Amino acid sequence: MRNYITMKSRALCPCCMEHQPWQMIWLRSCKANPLNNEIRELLKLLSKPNLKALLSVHDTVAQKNYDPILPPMPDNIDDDEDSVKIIRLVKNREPLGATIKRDEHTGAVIVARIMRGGAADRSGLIHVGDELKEVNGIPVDDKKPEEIIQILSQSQGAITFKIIPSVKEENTSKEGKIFMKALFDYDPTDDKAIPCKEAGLPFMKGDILQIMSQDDATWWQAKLEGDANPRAGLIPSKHFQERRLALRKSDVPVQPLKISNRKISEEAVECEEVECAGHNSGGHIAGFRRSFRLSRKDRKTNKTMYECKKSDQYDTADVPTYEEVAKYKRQQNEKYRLVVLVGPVGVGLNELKRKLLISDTQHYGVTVPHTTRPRRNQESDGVEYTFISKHLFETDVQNNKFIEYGEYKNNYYGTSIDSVRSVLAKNKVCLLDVQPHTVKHLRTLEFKPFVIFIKPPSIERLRETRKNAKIISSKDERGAAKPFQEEDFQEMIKSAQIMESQYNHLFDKVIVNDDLTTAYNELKTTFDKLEREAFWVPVSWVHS
Ligand SMILES: Nc1ncnc2c1ncn2[C@@H]1O[C@H](COP(=O)(O)OP(=O)(O)OP(=O)(O)O)[C@@H](O)[C@H]1O
Repeated sequence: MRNYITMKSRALCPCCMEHQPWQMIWLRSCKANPLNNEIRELLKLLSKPNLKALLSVHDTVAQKNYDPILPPMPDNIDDDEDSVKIIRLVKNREPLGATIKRDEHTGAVIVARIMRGGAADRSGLIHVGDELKEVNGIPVDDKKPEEIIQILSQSQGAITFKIIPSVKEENTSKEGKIFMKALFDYDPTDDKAIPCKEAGLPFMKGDILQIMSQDDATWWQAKLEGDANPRAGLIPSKHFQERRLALRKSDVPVQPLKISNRKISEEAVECEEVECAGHNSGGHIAGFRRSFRLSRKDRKTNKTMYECKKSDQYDTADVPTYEEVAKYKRQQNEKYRLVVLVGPVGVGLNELKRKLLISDTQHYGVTVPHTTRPRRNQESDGVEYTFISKHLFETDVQNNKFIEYGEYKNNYYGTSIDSVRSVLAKNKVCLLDVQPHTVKHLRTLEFKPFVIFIKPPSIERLRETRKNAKIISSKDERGAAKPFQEEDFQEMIKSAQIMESQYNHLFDKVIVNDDLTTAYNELKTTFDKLEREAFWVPVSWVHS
């Protein structure tokens, strides 16, 4: 009985094994052996009329042939035309999901592309490279692709194709297993290079794309992750998109890549688809510091930021196209992911960090910065700052030990990579605020940073909410923080816009700091999720 059920579930189609004789054999074998309770129970169940009826229906269904009835083979087929295939597809409202083109050399009409998961693909009967000979009995050799599309659009119900199958084997081993995060917005209707706009897949920056086929070097096939529609759409390949983005600046028109295993590039038959388818309140927290973020005021006060050595690990910020990603969930025994906060000067990064820290000092931590300025009486080494000599600081800079560093009143200040490690080693969530261009250097397997962009609200809301607030990085003559001015708000908004346009592909989360409590709660919720749920991260952080 078990074998029978297993066999049936594997086959997934009714197979004729008439229940009557089978039941007889089984009953006979049961009688030969002593009956235990289970067998008795089963016998009782099998003799129930409803089960008998079910088995009888099964046998009736299994005896029928549900394959489509094909028209008889034409008599006048040449002997050398032995590889011809007649295919019948039933057309519903769904597009067939295939494109055709004319082969430049032979003049034959061939299937250029099969969209993964589309009707043609699911049928398993049509393949890339198949030569189309007839549609509904009408020869297509002398027809233009537009005329063929016309024939198809006028057909209702079943459509019969006569094709000569291609011999090419398709590589399907990695299909659907690759996921890419889109680092740009894409609208196929705006893309002059796409072979068929209707077959294109629009997407937004940040969307996760499931790559269904990379057979074509220029046009991949993809689906939006989690989308129930099985049919894939065309998207520019990473290489092609990088080339045209890189060349766009120089205004050189980019041709789609030539594909070596194809006789003709598809632009020759463009669009020939078969069917188109408040800081001041709290006490001092050890290690809490002013950030090194630059502003107008920094220039006034001689504060200078230096960019640390470029990392060669990751550079998609320069030509953002796609990044291969995989799902990652932190395991109990693993270190916490580094939390990187980014935002314009005065937006409230320190305030939010401070609130998080005082909410749970055991769980959250911040780095202790390095400085070359002399230690003051009330300060302790390793608490407010790690005090080091100018010579040692410069050596550490040379050795790439700083994430960021800057100069203020002839002294260096910097955040070392080791200071981040030391917070993480204490099994704490490390909160780090950096300039956005530094983020790419932190995107390593070791830190697996989760980047949160703190965004200012509208200027009207800034005026309202920051009426009594002071901008810490703007000091008066006596060194006290000054109230926000209109120009501070304007600069905050402008700087946020620049950050967002240049770096938003690196942001995992955007939080608008309008009402402080709301922003703080959103931050807390994000942290809770980070500890509980799986997130998309660069594939190299998962399969190292
Ligand atoms: N949502 C908010 N509503 C009202 N005031 C706020 C809000 N967020 C921050 N503030 C106040 O704005 C001021 C600047 O905040 P904070 O120092 O945290 O900004 P920052 O981004 O760290 O700036 P900087 O780069 O200058 O250090 C502080 O007085 C803070 O209390």
